[in-house]
Amino acid sequence: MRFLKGHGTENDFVILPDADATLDLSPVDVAALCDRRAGIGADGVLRVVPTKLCPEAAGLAGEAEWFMDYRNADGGIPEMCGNGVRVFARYLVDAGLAAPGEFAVATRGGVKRVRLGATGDVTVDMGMPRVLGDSRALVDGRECRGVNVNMGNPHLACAVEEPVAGFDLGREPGFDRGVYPEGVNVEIFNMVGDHRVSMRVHERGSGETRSCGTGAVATAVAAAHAAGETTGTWEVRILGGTVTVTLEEDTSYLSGPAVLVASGEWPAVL
Ligand SMILES: N[C@@H](CCC[C@H](N)C(=O)O)C(=O)O
Repeated sequence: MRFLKGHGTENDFVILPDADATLDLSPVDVAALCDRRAGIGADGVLRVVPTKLCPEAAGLAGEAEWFMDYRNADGGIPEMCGNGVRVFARYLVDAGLAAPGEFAVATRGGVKRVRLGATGDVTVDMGMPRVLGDSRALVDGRECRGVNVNMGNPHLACAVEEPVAGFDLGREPGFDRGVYPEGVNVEIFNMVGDHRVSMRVHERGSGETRSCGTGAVATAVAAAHAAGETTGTWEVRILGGTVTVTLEEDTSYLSGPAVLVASGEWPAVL
């Protein structure tokens, strides 16, 4: 089975082209592909399938030719992946399946419009973040208060006083299961300048990752909220680089690098 490997600010993905919609991707297969010692290694899998051949997305076929079937490293099926959409778009253009410029990608979180050139950064319209109040997490034994932001998938973005570099995110943070029955992605961030934050994240289903696109937007929303703002542009520094988030009255944008780095054959037939 042919695969590619790509990443967006080091949030890395195994890409599986599936033009005939024949791959039967089980959670065990996904976990094996994402295993960093026994497999290819990644934070998640992006299956690239024509929207019209995918029953769960067929209704979106008129708007978007391709459906991003995203899976977390543990095989779970989340609603959205912001960096995944950017890498998915880069793959479509590099493979000649879409022309550079602007086009739509279908996701479980709805249709997302992307903008990219033949090379360089990829921007995705992430839609309107939904702010659902406050909640708390226990991160590395420290209680953190944050903003509950839904980006299609659930986030808790917590401003912390101590430098984010000093936290151990190796274990899943504790959180309120009444607020997040399906689990949550937890971000911690420091303000490090004017409209500039430093963020780390523990992702549901993938553990600590070096970047998270939906998490970067959620963090910008929480930082803006703390500053009494609702619009503006935020630089979000993560372990894997920097992304830019623009908050507008009725939507949000995520921009940053997205690259393909390898391709090969996975011996198993799925
Ligand atoms: N890394 C992603 C988010 C992937 C999904 C997340 N782990 C979840 O379970 O909701 C991003 O770039 O947004």
